[in-house]
Amino acid sequence: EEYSHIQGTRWNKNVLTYRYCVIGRYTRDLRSSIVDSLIESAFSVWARASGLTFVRTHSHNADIMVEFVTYAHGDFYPFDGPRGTLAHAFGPGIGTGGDTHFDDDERWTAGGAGYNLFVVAAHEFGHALGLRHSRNPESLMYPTYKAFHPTNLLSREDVANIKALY
Ligand SMILES: CNC(=O)[C@@H](NC(=O)[C@H](CC(C)C)CN(O)C=O)C(C)(C)C
Ligand SMILES: [Ca+2]
Ligand SMILES: [Zn+2]
Ligand SMILES: [Zn+2]
Repeated sequence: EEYSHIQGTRWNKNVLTYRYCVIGRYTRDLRSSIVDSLIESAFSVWARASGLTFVRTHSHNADIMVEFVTYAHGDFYPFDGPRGTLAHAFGPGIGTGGDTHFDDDERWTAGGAGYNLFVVAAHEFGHALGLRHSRNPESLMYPTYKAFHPTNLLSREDVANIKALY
């Protein structure tokens, strides 16, 4: 399974809205203001490379709904408890398109022990924008979590792929 439940291939607009925590709540691992800044940073990685704009909204029909959930949570891809699958995202499209779910049975961190929320969110938002996995271990879209990345999270391949799409 690609963990990027592809719907459309790309968004046909360049301002995308996102909203947090409609189903689940914030993770208890981090203060909500830290979660906000990590998610913002993950969006800004793609905004810089693509020219897309991401706007947080509280309206009901945000393009990208961001949730921290566990096990079965209303889609066909239940999470699996600690470790294993960390998160998943739906490709561009209406409804669940773009929606991004984090397994809240993981320990989410801003840099300490556990899984780095900024890095995982950036990977997931790549899917939410229409990117598939890469076989290049240098790529952010590599299917296995890596704790350490060079300062610029996106590989040349990631930048080329998002520019080809938008
Ligand atoms: C530590 N566990 C892993 O490395 C697992 N990989 C993931 O959970 C992917 C997310 C990482 C790359 C942030 C799932 N994915 O592709 C979502 O879009 C397994 C490789 C075990 C599946
Ligand atoms: Ca898990
Ligand atoms: Zn889900
Ligand atoms: Zn993935």
